[in-house]
Amino acid sequence: MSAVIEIEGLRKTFNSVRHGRQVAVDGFDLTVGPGEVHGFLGPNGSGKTTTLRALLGLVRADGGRMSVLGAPSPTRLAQVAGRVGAIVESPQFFGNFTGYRTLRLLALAGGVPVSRVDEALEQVGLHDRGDERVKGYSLGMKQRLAVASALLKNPELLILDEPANGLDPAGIREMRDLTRSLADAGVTVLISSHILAEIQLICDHVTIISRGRRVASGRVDEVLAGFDRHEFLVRVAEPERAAELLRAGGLPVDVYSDHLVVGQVDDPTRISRLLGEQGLWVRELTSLRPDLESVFLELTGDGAHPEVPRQVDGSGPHHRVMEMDAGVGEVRGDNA
Ligand SMILES: Nc1ncnc2c1ncn2[C@@H]1O[C@H](COP(=O)(O)OP(=O)(O)OP(=O)(O)O)[C@@H](O)[C@H]1O
Repeated sequence: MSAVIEIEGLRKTFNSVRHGRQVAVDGFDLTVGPGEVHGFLGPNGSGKTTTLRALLGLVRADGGRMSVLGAPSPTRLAQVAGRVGAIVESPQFFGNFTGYRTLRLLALAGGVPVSRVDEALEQVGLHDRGDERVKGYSLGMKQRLAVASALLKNPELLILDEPANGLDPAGIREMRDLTRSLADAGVTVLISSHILAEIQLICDHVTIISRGRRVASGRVDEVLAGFDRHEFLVRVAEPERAAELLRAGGLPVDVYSDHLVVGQVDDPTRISRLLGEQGLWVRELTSLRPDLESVFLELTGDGAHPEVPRQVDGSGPHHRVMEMDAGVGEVRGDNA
């Protein structure tokens, strides 16, 4: 099945008197397949919002090709706009309007049946609060109202830019449950965020951007597997002696003040056997599986080389060649 979103080689540079030339997006690629809940991760200023704005025709790209639901963007975006819901720039609501009245107005303006308003409020869990004024809503409720506004047209694709921004843990959880229920209903979701744990909980696919370039993409479990060094944390009496025994057994060992980290462990019983045979009893043996945070920091942190982003999806065992549709849109233009 063809991709829901395809971006190839997107470039965008801003020129401003104050900050000079800012390369926001530098040959960025992104593919989102149907039904995916796709996390779009990157540190502050890495180009996420610029990418989404360019994709939705809110800023003109300098180069690259993009398509949404098979329609070249931005040239043919209007053809599919009714099937796409997006919250990229925080919507401002009238505080004196109720949630219901806000959505009713948007439905009327967008040519959507007003009957959708109740359904959208229900979908985001605001049905009981729809007759309250928006100014009394919490930030989380306002975010959910924003999602409801994007859901009015029953979109096949929902694009959310930093939906958890500024929310407290309860609000984040509500957004997570909402995103999951939308995904269960078959909506393809693209969520940009720098909250890694959140993305790991919600998303099945992820693309990581650093300095305007893609540095990793694929299924979350595959991306993580690419960084798994099969390391185990070991706590044991006589760590120095234990390290010697493990090294003699062919395992690389790093010694820390109160534990060892042993690499290349395919079977952890090898550790307990090597040590137990010499009368050293293991107190703790914990797998150090990478999480999205450690992968993210490795790819985008200070240690990552600024000039040569590591293209994980193009260099590891999960190399995937991006196939482009003939219908992908080409954009060329000056700075917006
Ligand atoms: N309108 C603009 N004018 C000038 N520079 C801009 C403009 N918009 C973005 N930039 C610059 O482009 C770069 C990428 O910004 P962008 O907002 O896309 O990043 P981001 O990943 O969304 O960051 P954040 O997570 O902080 O929202 C930054 O250096 C930013 O300062």
